[in-house]
Amino acid sequence: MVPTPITVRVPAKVNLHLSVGDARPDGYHELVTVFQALSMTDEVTVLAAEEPGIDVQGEGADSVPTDATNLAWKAVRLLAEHSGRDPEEPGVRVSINKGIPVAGGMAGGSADAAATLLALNQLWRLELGRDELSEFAAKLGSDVPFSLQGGTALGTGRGERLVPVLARHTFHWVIALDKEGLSTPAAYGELDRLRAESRPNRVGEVEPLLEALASGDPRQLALLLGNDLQAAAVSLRPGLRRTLRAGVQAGALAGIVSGSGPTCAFLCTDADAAVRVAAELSGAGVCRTVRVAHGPVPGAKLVSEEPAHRPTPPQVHA
Ligand SMILES: C[C@](O)(CO)[C@H](O)COP(=O)(O)OP(=O)(O)OC[C@H]1O[C@@H](n2ccc(N)nc2=O)[C@H](O)[C@@H]1O
Ligand SMILES: Nc1ncnc2c1ncn2[C@@H]1O[C@H](COP(=O)(O)OP(=O)(O)OP(=O)(O)O)[C@@H](O)[C@H]1O
Repeated sequence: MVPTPITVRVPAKVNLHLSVGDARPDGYHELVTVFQALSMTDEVTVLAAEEPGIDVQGEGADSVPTDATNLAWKAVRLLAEHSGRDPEEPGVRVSINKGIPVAGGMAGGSADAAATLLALNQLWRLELGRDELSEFAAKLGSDVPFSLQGGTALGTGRGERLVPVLARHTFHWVIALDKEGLSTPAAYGELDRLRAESRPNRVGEVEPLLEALASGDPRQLALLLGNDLQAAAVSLRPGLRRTLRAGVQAGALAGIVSGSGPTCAFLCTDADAAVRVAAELSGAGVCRTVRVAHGPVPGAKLVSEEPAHRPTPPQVHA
């Protein structure tokens, strides 16, 4: 009997705090970061197929590779090798439906890799536990373990060592997507360059932000959002300064570049405020599209495990 296709839904992330240490000998930077999973998602379906391959639909699909460089395909090969299958002929197709901006600093590719690991674990009945899946995830990229785990988490090392964080509230965000993506290595490289020539401000300790998360007060959290890569993203894409200003002028509590950018995330007081900020920001003409999102949400999840009815989040297009 042919196994039924398996679909996994997987969230985007924003870094509420991203403290970047110096470059390590292996080229990575030591991080202290707080991730939050947001209600912007990709859906990944794996099915047994004679002709292996990958196809991508949805927003920004044209700029996503459909060859072996796709991070989801790297996940297929990794689990094929692990389970004694031929990584060149794994006998699966992967279909990705993108809702997470491509190259936006929201871990879109990482999300697809995490979703593929979870889906193949089910399709191939590998019975890998969450910890084992997380080890495979870390081999694929620094953000992949968090895409599996979701929620709110403190990340250290390259960002792959995770501890869940108590977040006593749903936070409401407005997400401003830029016209073009930014490369993650380029953002880290630009930060190294800026640090070699001057002393850009560094975000402080993470503890106050963890306390704000536990309190659940968005106003307190807004004061503590910080991202060391923001200076690098703004240096590579100076227009982001305008976007960040426009979000706060539109009524957000605070704005931040998400991860390596160029997406900007604005924290709002509540869901209604987020819709108002989104409408105003979309009229300001500073970004391609504006979306409303909330977090934390769960990590990668089999769609069959989810409740049947999910309300559609409001969307505002610039
Ligand atoms: C910017 C963040 O999204 C914040 O969560 C991540 O640090 C990036 O995570 P990612 O896209 O999964 O990154 P990886 O695929 O592991 O690494 C891509 C490249 O980013 C840089 N990189 C990434 C993580 C890290 N701690 N230090 C780095 O310098 C390296 O140049 C690396 O070659
Ligand atoms: N499944 C995928 N989805 C999106 N991009 C992918 C995927 N696989 C490979 N890529 C490539 O990776 C590049 C970065 O895309 P991605 O959306 O993961 O960036 P990002 O969100 O900035 O990543 P991160 O926040 O983890 O640093 C893209 O330009 C694309 O060429």
